[in-house]
This record gives sequence, C-alpha cells and structure tokens, in this order.
Amino acid sequence: MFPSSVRSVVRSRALRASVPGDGVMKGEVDGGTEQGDGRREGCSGRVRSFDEIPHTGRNGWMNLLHFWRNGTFSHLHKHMEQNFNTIGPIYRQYLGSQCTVNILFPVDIAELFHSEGQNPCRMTLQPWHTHRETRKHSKGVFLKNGPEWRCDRMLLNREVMLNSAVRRFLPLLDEVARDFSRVLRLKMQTEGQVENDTQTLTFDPSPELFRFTLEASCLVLYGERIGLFSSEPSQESERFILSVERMLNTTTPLLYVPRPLLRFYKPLWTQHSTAWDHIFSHAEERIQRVYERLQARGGSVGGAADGSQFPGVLQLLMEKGQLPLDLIRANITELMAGGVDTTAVPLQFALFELARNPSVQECVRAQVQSSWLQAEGNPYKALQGAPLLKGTVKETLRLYPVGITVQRYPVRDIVLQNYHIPAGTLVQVCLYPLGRSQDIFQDPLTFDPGRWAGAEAGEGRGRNVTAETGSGAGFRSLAFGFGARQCVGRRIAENEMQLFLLHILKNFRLSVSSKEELSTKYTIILQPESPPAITFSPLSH
Ligand code: HEM
Repeated sequence: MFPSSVRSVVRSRALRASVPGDGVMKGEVDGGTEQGDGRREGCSGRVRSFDEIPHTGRNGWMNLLHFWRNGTFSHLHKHMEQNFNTIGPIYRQYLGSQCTVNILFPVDIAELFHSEGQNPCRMTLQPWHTHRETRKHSKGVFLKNGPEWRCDRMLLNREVMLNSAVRRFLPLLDEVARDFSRVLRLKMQTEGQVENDTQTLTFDPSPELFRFTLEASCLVLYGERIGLFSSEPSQESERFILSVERMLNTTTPLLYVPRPLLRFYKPLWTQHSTAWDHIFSHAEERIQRVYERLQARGGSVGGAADGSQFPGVLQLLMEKGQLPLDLIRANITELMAGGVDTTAVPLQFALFELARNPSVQECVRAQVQSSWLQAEGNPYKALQGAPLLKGTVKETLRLYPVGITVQRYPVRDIVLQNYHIPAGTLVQVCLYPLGRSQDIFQDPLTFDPGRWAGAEAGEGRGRNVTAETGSGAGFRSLAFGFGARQCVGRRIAENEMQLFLLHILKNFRLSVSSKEELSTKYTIILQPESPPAITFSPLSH
C-alpha cells in the first residue's frame, strides 16, 4: 500500500496539473484545458495495487501472435480506442515481454509529465538501435537517453526550437509553400479539366506533399533547394522518400522481435537496414557539401549570424563546432528522417478535412485573406493574424495524430486513476482515443479549428472544465508530445504546415466527392488506408 503522505502529494500534483509552457527544456505543453472528469474513480479510497489495473486478457505472446496472425498491427489505434471504451480510462496491455499501462485522461497525463524527470525516456525503437549498432553509427536525440541526450538536445533546441530560430527559417518555408501553389496552378493548366467554365484538377496529392515536405526540410536543414517541383525531380530524392517510407513500414513488424530472432526475419531486416543506409548516405553527402562550402570560405561564419539568409541547421551546427561530426551526422539524419512523412501525412488529412467541411474552409480562408493583406507579405505577421490556421493544424492532429502514443517511464512511483504505478513502468498516452473521446472534447468527430481559439489563454472549448482544475493550459493537444522531450522538429512542422495551408487556401478552393470518414492504418505513423483524391479549383486573386 502507498504511504498516505505520498498519496496526498500525488493528488495535489494531479489537481494542480496545469503547467504553463515556460521554455523549451522545462516543458511546453500546448494549449487546451486541464480536465476534471466524472470517470476518475475513488480518489479518496484506498490506492489500488498495480496488479489490480484491468488488463486486456491474453498474455503478451498470445497478444503478439493475435496481432501477427490477423494482420491487425495496422489497427492498433482502433484497438486502443475499443479497449478504453470497454475497459475504462486505464488498462494494462502486454505485447511480447513488454507491459504498458495505457492512459488518456489529461489529469493523468499531467501527473505523468510531473514524474518524467530531468531526462525523460521513451520506449526504445529496437530496430533503429540495432541498425546504428551494427553499422557503428552514433545515436542522435531520438535514440539517446540520459545526460548525453540532454546535452545534444539543448544544442539542437537553439537552432530549431527557439523563437529567434523560427523567425530566421520562416521565410524559407514560405518560399517553398508559395512555390508549391504556383506549380499546382501550372499543373492545373496542363492536366486539369473544365467544369462549369472553371478549370479544376482532381488528384491524389500525396506524392506532391512528400516532395513538398522534403524540399522544405532540405532548405531548412541543409540550406539547399533540391528542385523537387521541377517536371523531372532527381532520382536521388525520389529514392530518399522511398527509403523513409520503407524504413517506417518495416519498423512496426520488427519492433517486438527480440534481437536474437532477427535472423528469422532476414528479408524484412535487410529492407529495413538498407533503407536506413540510404537515409544516412543522403545526409553524408550534404555534410560533405557543407564542409566544402565552409572550406571555400575559410571556415567563416555564413548567413545566419550576420542577419542574411538562414544557411541551414547543418551549416550552423558545423560552424559552431559544439557537436562532434558523428553526432551532427546522427542528429541531422534523424531530423531528415523524422520530418518528411510526419509532416506530409497530416497535410493529406488537413486538405481532406477542409475539403469535406466547406463552411470551415471558408471561415479559415476569410481569416487568411484578411491577415495576408494586413501582413503585406510578411509570413510571420500573416500567421500571427490567422490563428485558425494553427487551429486547423491542431484539429487535424487531434483527429489524426501522426504518432498514436507518447510514452514515458516515470522516475518515481505515481498514482493514476487511483492505481499505484511503480517508477520505471512504461506508461503510454494514447493520442488517437484521447482526440476522439467524448469525455475530453465536445463533439469530438466534428472538425472545428475554432475549438482551440483562446486555448493558450486557457479558454479552450473542452468538455468537463471544472472548478476543481480551473482553466489552466495543457494536455489535450499532444501530437508533438510534451515536456523537455517533445518533438524537436515541432516548430518546423507547425510553421511548414500552416504556411502550406495559407498559400493553398489563398489560391484554391478544395472539395471532395465523398464526405465519408477516412479509414486509417498504423505503420509507426498513422496514415490514410488509401489517400483521398482532392479537387482543387483556382480562386482569382
Ligand atoms: C506534424 C509533424 C510531426 C509530429 C506530429 C511529430 C511528433 C513527434 C512526437 C510525438 C515525438 C515524441 C515526443 C515525446 O516523446 O514527447 C517526436 C519526436 C521527435 N521528432 Fe517529431 N513530429 C513531427 C515532425 C517532425 C519534424 C519536421 C522533425 C524534424 C525536422 C521531427 C523530428 C523529431 C525528432 C528528432 C524527435 C526526437 C526528439 C527527442 O527525443 O529529443 N519531427 N515527434
């Protein structure tokens, strides 16, 4: 049984719950409102033991077998949602030898956040680790833990997370987003069809979206345009996109295979490691180029420091020389691999949701147009004046979180839903069911970017906002994770997506032929089972 002094500390922490975003390392938890909810049971009763937490039934190996045999790994997010509906707001799940405690209520997430410690840890992606170890490559922030992680992470934060950094790379993202819309207009002229005297274009934009995010990532990370919007994009870039997809697709089936058994999965493992090899060599070539650029300049400091064009994160890291080259390579590779699909896929969902909700689309467009006029071409001001764009991104990620869970190992014993969770337990915040829970969001299946209006001030339109928890910020919009370990590419992704949508909405009206829900599949990231076709119609300027 838990000592009562610990219990009261835990309870008061849980109620305090709201954590203002006070800087990147201390942990920014974005927007939303802390919930009190009717389903939180028995706070005043006995704290129940870990073994009393309800679980999904089968043992871990049977569970794994079940998923394998039925090919249902790709519906893991749906299983989680179903489990919360039938079991309750906390449950244990075993997969292989791995036990996780799954939660979704903001009050519990707040408690988890308070116990994540100085150097928060996530679940290990074993196939990624194994590739690094076999190839003797270093690990970047994604795979590192402990003080080593913190040290690298602080250096990266400076280049990609701080406001000053964002303001420097924002014009680059704007340039790529504008180009995308311009090229789409040209494509419409050559490939579109005429409907009611208007030229329209209906197609699955997903390949173009991958090119957009790769072009944008290369410009911000390497300071290089790679010409992906040309009629003949380079084969090397196409291969890079394919490698990232292959690496992601092969990760889930390999995730729970114990390392000694990998040899039984040889073809899958070969595909996985070859994909990683290619992703690494892509970064290696860029490092070589930047090195040559710096040599030619005699190592002098480039654009960023003197206020001219941002030279790319890679060059900044190399110039500053605070990270050894092998760690620069590892981190830049992770940033590249982490950034392309994770941003392209939610853009597919965002276009789809705007297209099937025409009145929402008009509302966001009206704000974008007026903000753009006032901002006189300044992308930073334009985004500031169009909060519905940010709401659109949040709303998309609420319904379709790229990563369906965020994991942490609490560094001290905690109490969740009145169950004792020992330090070191793997606890998963299940984002997909969280975003669709009626206990947390009003009309959860409605796509409503306006629900986040005022969220930063703690006025988000959540359900069950109680006097107990007040209107503090936090723990409902968690697609980028939370705290010190949240996504390091968050600022790049958010701004890239908002600027993309800004230029699309300025230039095109979007529609879809069917307003049916999209079915989704999970392949380490959540994506549409089959990508939807979108109709683009031009708007006159
Ligand atoms: C919509 C786009 C994206 C989403 C939803 C997303 C989501 C996430 C999540 C949930 C995590 C784990 C956070 C945690 O444990 O608290 C993460 C980590 C990470 N992401 Fe992203 N991400 C996105 C885009 C990007 C981009 C554009 C990059 C690179 C430029 C990137 C690079 C990384 C890296 C390197 C980590 C590991 C950070 C660490 O452990 O310190 N992500 N991301």
